[in-house]
Amino acid sequence: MGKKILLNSKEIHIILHRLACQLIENHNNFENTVLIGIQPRGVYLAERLVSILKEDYNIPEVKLGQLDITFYRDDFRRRGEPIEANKTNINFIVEDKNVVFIDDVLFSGRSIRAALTAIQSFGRPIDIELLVLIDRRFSRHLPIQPNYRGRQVDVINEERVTVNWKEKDGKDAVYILNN
Ligand SMILES: O=P(O)(O)OC[C@H]1O[C@H](OP(=O)(O)OP(=O)(O)O)[C@H](O)[C@@H]1O
Ligand SMILES: O=c1cc[nH]c(=O)[nH]1
Repeated sequence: MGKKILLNSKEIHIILHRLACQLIENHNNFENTVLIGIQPRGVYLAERLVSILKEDYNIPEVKLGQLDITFYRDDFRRRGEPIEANKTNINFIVEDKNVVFIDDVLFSGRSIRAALTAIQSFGRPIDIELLVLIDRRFSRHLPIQPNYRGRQVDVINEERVTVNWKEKDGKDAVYILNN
């Protein structure tokens, strides 16, 4: 398997700070905003952003939830492997809130479509935005686009972009994997 590095930890650090600033530009003190990390790997990105907002920009109270989309996917019955669900943890209402979905990679858009369905159980937000670290260009199956993107990349269909986080994988890095 071929493995190429797309972003190293320094580049990720810079991008995360830029994304945090873009969120502040639109959401000020986050009084009416909630961030929702999409399980499993969007959660790491969401937690990183919250900690940057808190430690570097003095915004202590950012509401953060975690949304599992497993049973809302339109293809979950077709996947060969056993289904393993993650935890949804949203202990606030999203009614009349500005919601920001956060995920590591945007590819077909099907995960975000599932998230749009899943969040309906928690109320009716004013609006929903999408923040992703990696936006795979020309790969969408659905009319879904990010409001905030870390890096846009062109990779061929046979390749896969993988985001590694230091808390889980030992170091921050984004790779392109080729079978
Ligand atoms: O836009 P999409 O095509 O939905 O792909 C994006 C999703 O893929 C990855 O998750 P995961 O590996 O769990 O999903 P996958 O098996 O669909 O790649 C990634 O963390 C995103 O959530
Ligand atoms: O390249 C891709 C496509 C979907 N999901 C990922 O995590 N990476």
